[in-house]
Amino acid sequence: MESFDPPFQEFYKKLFDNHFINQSSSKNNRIEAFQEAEERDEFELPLIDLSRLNRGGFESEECKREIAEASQEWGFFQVVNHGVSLELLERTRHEQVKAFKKPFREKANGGHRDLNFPAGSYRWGTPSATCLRQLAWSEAFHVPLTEIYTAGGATGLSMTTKQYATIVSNLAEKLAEILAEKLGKTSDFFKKNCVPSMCYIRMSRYPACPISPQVFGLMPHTDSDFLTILHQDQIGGLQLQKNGKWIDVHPNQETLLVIIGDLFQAWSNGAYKSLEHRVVANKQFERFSTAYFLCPSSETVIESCGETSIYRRFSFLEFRQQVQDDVKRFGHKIGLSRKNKNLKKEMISSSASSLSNLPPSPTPPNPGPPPVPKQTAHRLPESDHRKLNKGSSQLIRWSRARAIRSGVKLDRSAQRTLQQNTEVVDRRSGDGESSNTDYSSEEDDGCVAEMEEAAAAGAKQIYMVSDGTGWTAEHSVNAALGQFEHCFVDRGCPVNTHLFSGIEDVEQLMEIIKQAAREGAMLIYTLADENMAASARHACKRWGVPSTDLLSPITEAISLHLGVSPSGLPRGAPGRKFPLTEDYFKRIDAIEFTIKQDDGALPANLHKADIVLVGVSRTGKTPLSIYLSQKGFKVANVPLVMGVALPKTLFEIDQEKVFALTINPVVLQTIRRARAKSLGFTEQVRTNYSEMDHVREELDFACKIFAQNPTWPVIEVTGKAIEETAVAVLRLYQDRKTRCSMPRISKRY
Ligand SMILES: O=C(O)CCC(=O)C(=O)O
Ligand SMILES: [Fe+2]
Repeated sequence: MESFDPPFQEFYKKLFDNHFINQSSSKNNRIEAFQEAEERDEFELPLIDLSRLNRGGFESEECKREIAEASQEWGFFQVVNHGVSLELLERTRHEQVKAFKKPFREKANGGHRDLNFPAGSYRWGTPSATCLRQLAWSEAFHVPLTEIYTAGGATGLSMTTKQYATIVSNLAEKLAEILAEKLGKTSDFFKKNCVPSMCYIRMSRYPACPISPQVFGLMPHTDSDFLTILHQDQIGGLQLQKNGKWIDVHPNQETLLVIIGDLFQAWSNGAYKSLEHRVVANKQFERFSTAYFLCPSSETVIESCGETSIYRRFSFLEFRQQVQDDVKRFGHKIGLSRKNKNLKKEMISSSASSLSNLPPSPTPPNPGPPPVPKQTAHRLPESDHRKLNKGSSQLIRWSRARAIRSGVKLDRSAQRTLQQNTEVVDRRSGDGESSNTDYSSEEDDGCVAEMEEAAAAGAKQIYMVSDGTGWTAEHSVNAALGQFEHCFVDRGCPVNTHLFSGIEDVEQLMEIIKQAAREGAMLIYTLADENMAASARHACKRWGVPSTDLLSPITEAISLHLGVSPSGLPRGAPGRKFPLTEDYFKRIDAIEFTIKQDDGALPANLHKADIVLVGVSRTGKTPLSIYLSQKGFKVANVPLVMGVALPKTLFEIDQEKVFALTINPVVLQTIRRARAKSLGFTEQVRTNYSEMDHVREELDFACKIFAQNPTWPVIEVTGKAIEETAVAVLRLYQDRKTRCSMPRISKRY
């Protein structure tokens, strides 16, 4: 297939592969496409001339009546003389087309310079899609009114969008007031509750799609707002469902479309209809549309009027969360047809078409208010669950850990209960169709959903990818993160790191980068294989993932210096096995030796040690020994205890191997107190061990011994990490070995 912008087939390659494999063995898609063509009907939507509203009296009342009637009967109508001039409509469209013409990378990398769109306003495809039918073949800028109003720039997109948004937002409020008035409700409800930070404009582009209608421009959905005002270009493709049939909404450049959303349906107690609609992508031509969504603040309570309200009261926040949960759990929005007592006890199916068997609503479930945290419900199809590659299972493991770290509760039992409830409810709703809740791998599914929640918890994600152990990436990232401790968790900038090690094939790599794109993560990689590194580089660029290649620059520089090409083999690769194996066994020997020699054991063996550490209790001798042993050094440690003679062998061995450790008495006392408490020492022992006089006495004793042995360097461990003390020890060790005057740690390769 040719390449598209945005890169649908690359990013959703698996969905395409699965689809076309399945398609060759089934006729379903052709049949479906045929049925859709058959079922479509020609209707003329109500067309309402709004100029009559200004004329007052009978004409105005008549106009209001038509608006209410169309909302009841259709939930969808067209308006003319709406206040937006044809010239402004054309100008806005022209600027919008220009914005979408920007390279994908520029759009994906956050916002758009001309309009100062905030990062995250650009959306494309459907990250939660598990099959082609759930993939939206479209891209969009999703911008809250507040951003539009405050955007700088007096020309181009910024200016026209501001002008357009100002007029349609007034129009939306006015229409809502009329609809409220016709219900006998207070009409200032919208002025009070619909805030500019929640209302937003969504500019969409539907690229030509050669495999339409196998993939939708936008899946069937209802809008989750009060009402939507839409302007579509001349291409067509918008359809609405009426009486179980899909109807084409013919384009008309001069009209605006008004679409009643779920909130109005609930608020009007079912009087006004929130109709399902979708966009069928055109095979040859791209299509553009601009939608304005009238949304209330999160805490606004939607309460039906009337004596017997069909819906229980709920806040917009609750509704959005339920929609997001449903998309996550079922792959699609359930909306008002949900009867789940957990949230909407009485939300009944308001139309013949329950949404329970439909593909998901677009991303975000339309319309998700602008600041909705990115909650992409990425659910792998069953077949993919079975095929989870290393990268994917790591993703899941990490997501679990991350969810915990981010404070997201892993309440699987609750999830199960909710799922069961919903299933029962769906069956009772009597649509008789499967609700697509076939979770063959609920464990995994839950995890992926949690991962999204964790991402939404606001932490920044850093992915580390390696075709080896990942040690280098992990340590480099840790070192760099050390520079940002001042802004971490408690200071509003939490960071989660995730290591994917042993990533050896491109497919795994692509999966991870896609996930990084979905999560807005950055990628740091050490890929010895040049091709893998290049693939990572390209994919990150393509999908707007910020990335750093740790290994290539340094490998290239060394290669240039040595005049030799790198092998391209990751650590542990078969071609590198021999030298590694030797190194490995050396390390194992060292570790074994060090463990046996801990805490003064086997003094007869001291001569076999590379390094001997001497110090009082709790100066970190054991962890330092183990750390050094992992680097291949045989280490013995000897405790200094008052009244206990040091082993004779300590003074017989090469004295340049001995290193003394010392620590600040106050710090030592604190460590010892904690230690004594955790070990449950008696008061008497505790006092001896950790009281200041005793601590000082012991350190003086150590000092004297150190003074008597001036060859032993005394290393201060106070406030040092094990790694730092190790560096100090190794530097001296190596310098002594090589008699070098430059302080350095040398290793021969
Ligand atoms: O682009 C269109 O025609 C429809 C857009 C839409 O339904 C939506 O964004 O919710
Ligand atoms: Fe919509």
